[in-house]
Amino acid sequence: MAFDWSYTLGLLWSRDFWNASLTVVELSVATWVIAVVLGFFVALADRSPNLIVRRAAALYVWFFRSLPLLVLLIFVYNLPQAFPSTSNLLSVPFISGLLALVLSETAYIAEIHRGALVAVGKGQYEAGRVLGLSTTGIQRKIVIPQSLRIALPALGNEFISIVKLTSLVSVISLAEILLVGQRYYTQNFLVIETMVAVTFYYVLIVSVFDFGLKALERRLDFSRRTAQLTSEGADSNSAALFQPKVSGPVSNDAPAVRLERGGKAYGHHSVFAELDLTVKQGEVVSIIGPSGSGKTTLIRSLNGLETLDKGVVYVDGVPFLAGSQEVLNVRQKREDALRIGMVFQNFNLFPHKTALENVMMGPLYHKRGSHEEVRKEARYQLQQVGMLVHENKYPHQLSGGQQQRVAIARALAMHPSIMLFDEPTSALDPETVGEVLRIMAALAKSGRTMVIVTHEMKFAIEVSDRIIFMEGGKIVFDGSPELLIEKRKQDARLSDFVRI
Ligand SMILES: Nc1ncnc2c1ncn2[C@@H]1O[C@H](COP(=O)(O)OP(=O)(O)OP(=O)(O)O)[C@@H](O)[C@H]1O
Repeated sequence: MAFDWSYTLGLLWSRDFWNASLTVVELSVATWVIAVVLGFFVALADRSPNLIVRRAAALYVWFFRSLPLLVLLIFVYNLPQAFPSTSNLLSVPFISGLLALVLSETAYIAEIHRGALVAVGKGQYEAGRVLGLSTTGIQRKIVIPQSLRIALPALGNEFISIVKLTSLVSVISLAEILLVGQRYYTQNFLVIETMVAVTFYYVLIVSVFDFGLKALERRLDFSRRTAQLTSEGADSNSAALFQPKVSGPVSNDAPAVRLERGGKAYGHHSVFAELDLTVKQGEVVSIIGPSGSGKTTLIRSLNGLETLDKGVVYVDGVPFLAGSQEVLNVRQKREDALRIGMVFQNFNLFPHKTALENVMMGPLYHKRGSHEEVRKEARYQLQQVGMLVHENKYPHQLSGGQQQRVAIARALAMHPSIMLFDEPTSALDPETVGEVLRIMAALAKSGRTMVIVTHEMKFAIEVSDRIIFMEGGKIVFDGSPELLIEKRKQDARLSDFVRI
């Protein structure tokens, strides 16, 4: 029997098929959108600190990924037999089909989101925290935009799977494309001709959405974005003329930051115990010492990125953080945290934001002025670190040294009274170390309170008022650079370590 082309071509204009295609599109889009949103919450639940929430999320994913969709569809559609009150809703095939698809797809999509959330590094959360963003602020401004971009190719792929899975909904009599086709060929037995038309409609839907999703992917892919250099001239001059409202020196005589009897252990490994550290207003203190001596843990304990087990941190004389075993009831307010700026070893710039947007993020979030005021000040800060010319570039378009300079501007834009630097040049190429150290030296000269963990011995000696040498979680030297140079002549350990 010859293939009946005119019949197949006729089906391409069939009202039944176009209506069925519309049903497939509606069902697929509704399933995808709902499952993308619910799946995100399941993925967040999977990372919750609460064990019960974590277990519940894992159970959901395990159960609905194990259950065949066909079984779920028949189960949901027939649920009214056991629960008659659901019959109004679930006897509508579109609604039962949507419910079954959402239950199943949420489990798969949660796994996609989980992978994307893991891919957004811990440093991004920490950068958000030191800018004083709330947990939801961090999710909204930093994590979701990045994880969506990472997840989008897989989410797009899942949409295509959903379109194809809708054909299973024919078992509960939803007039989707396959069911319409079946109705045709059971009357005329032109199975192949009808299935060619069915194929056409599925391929058409998938192709149109695939094209749209790819375009969206390209739009969200900040690594493809290009940037233009700011032209030197009037534009840069306006940044130079800008005068920031710098928070004045703190009027009390209290130390800028003080740690009292600090203790921190990871499991059974004690990093430091009963440690005291005081940094005066305007003082520049460098912390040096061998690898593993606890320098990073100490500096991160000062702003709460590491939770102390014991001890109290005072900022400007006011209790700011208390160790988890401390009886003292200190409630940390996010505003207090803003008095401490931090620069990380790995910069932790937000990759989906330009240099300028990175600097504007904190002040805009905290409503430190109108958008224009915040922008002006951000440009001023970028100019101070010699990065105004690169204001429109994304982090991936900048060298390590340039990224670190933007990170310094980002911290300064919050007007902190103390700046913490955690090995700010360790991740840099030797050629770019100098440009960051020069900016830091200028900051030190301007009277800013700074605590710097560093391996740059020459720099530490040149810019610091005090140098602390840590070993095995203990402060074994605390004094001026001159005293350190003097002492190392008699102390073999110091002379081993302090080589200028
Ligand atoms: N998250 C963690 N879990 C378990 N142990 C940790 C953790 N972070 C640090 N440590 C341990 O705590 C000790 C101090 O680490 P820390 O990073 O503070 O040292 P450091 O002096 O800054 O070293 P480096 O100069 O190499 O950065 C090390 O023994 C390290 O292995």
